[in-house]
Amino acid sequence: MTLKTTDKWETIAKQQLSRNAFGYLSGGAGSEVSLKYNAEQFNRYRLIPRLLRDVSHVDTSVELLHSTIQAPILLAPIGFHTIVHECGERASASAANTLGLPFIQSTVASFSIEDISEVMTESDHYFQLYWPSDDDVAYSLVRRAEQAGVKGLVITVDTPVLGRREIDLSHDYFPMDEGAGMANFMTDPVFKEKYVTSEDNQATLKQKIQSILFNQTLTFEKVETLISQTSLPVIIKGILEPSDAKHCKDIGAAGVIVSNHGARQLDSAIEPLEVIEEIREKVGHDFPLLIDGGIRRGTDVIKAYMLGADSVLIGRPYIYGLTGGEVGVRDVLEQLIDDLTVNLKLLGAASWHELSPAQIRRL
Ligand SMILES: Cc1cc2nc3c(=O)[nH]c(=O)nc-3n(C[C@H](O)[C@H](O)[C@H](O)COP(=O)(O)O)c2cc1C
Ligand SMILES: O=C(O)C(=O)c1ccccc1
Repeated sequence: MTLKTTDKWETIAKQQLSRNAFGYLSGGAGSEVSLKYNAEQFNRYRLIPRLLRDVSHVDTSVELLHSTIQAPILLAPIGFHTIVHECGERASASAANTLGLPFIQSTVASFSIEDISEVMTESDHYFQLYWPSDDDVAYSLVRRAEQAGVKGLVITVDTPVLGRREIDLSHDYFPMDEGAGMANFMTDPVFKEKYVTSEDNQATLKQKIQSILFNQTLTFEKVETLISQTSLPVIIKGILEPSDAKHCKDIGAAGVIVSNHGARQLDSAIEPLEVIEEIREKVGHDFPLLIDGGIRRGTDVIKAYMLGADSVLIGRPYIYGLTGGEVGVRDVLEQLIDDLTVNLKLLGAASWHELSPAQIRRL
């Protein structure tokens, strides 16, 4: 049986991974109503082609924070890649690097910031920060990201606590139980100094990381202070409300990612595509706005762009591809870029600025 690429890798992942690992990757929070509608939100819109234009050469590239990226697609931060493939983030980052797309490394990656920066020789490497409840550790991670030469920080702010994913609760599963996702802590001089003793074993180390991983006291003021103290541009991830987005801009953020965390945090959180136009209106035209959640095809990228996003992030599609290692991730990305290219041609646009707002309609 031949399957469409997006479904193909999900099917392979479901067959090959443990029930626990696949449940963790695919699951959403609570009722999973947002998970369902993240995928469906794009179907509310239709596209209108404009024809008889020369589309023999399509340029899919865009500028993001003064870098040219080959398509407006970033690999979203996803923790714990080694539960999918032993090469983990190294494989995913390498696929992104080859195709000229940015890779956003999670705080809970299974390889360190320094390891992944070695892989990202051609494309941009971003570091996603879960600001730990210990500021010393937070700032240590930021300093390491600066020294490793990352392009920017992505601070995820929709996770004061982990959402209730009932599938993981029913499996009593947390990926760190498999030893995944600890690398950035185990290589951190401040974490080691403050938390690690010679009596520690895997279980106590995991507990110590988990005890500081999330931070329920994070505020705009604290993020503003960090922005003033780092040389890196800071993108804020997890915003769904226009005034929050404007507040991020006002404190000096370099951009915002409109996201409901792939429907894994607030149960019943609104679909990002529903709010992107309002947010764009609130922050104005020149402020970098990214979006994620449910992006599966080229036309999803196009619709997000036409409604006001500068670029998109993809999460589950590439992590399912990682079941096949670097080759699998590359397959997912190549198919998505091809789908995007073909559909831009069919819309009559040889580049992004040739798309007209009149070419999208909400039904
Ligand atoms: C398995 C998994 C792990 C994730 N881990 C993180 C993470 O460590 N940090 C973060 O900011 N977002 C994390 N996310 C959210 C993604 O960055 C992204 O917002 C989401 O996956 C986009 O939706 P999509 O999967 O429908 O493309 C995770 C998502 C998944 C599916
Ligand atoms: O699974 C997630 O969505 C996620 O972001 C996360 C991060 C750290 C620990 C557990 C889950």
